Amino acid sequence: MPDILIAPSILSADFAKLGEEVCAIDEAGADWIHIDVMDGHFVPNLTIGPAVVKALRPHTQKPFDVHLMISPVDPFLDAFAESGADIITVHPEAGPHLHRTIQRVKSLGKKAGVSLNPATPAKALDYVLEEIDLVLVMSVNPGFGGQKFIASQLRKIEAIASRITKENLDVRLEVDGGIDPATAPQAISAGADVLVAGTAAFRDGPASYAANIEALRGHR
Ligand SMILES: O=C(CO)[C@@H](O)[C@H](O)COP(=O)(O)O
Ligand SMILES: [Fe+2]
Repeated sequence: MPDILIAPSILSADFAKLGEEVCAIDEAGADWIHIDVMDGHFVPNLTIGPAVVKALRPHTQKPFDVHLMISPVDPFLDAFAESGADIITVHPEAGPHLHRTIQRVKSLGKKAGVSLNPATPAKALDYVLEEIDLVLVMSVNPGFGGQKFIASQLRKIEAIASRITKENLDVRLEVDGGIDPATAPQAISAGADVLVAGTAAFRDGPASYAANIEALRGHR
């Protein structure tokens, strides 16, 4: 089984101190930094653009796991690649040609991810799973932190994990939304190997970040 990676979502960080927050969560043991990009159109919230990603880049060497919740997504791939993203994840509904979008991300030298909304079936990965580096299963409807974990997504994680194993693919399986020390073990048992956590990672301020991350790994 691969190591479990923890990807804190800076959506739950203090936006007035974003650089310091990224340093603090890095030092606390984050494996990746998850950056939620929202456009007020694909999802009902507005967050971060490429200028902010670029400004944060010097604050850590950890991979930037950029979750694009924007539509159309294609016009912004180059800007996020140039801003310092390492992994660029898109939703199948965010453009007309998912395979072309993935090819573009890879041609920019970045790892490509595909994210499935709670109502999007695993079948949406047909014909692209072997092309990508990451599947992101949304365990809440995208748009906001602090929502309740949708347990039906565990079945989807199981189905995708068994497909990855059966096809012997080098694909990470990430879960995002409502992950805390109670839901993390369920997601891991189902086959997730990257856990995104906003609320649970950033709770109680910087002095608690290391313990928060260890609790997600199941070490507390
Ligand atoms: O993509 C999203 C929300 O759309 C997530 O990455 C959230 O930021 C996770 O927040 P918590 O549910 O962990 O508070
Ligand atoms: Fe996310």
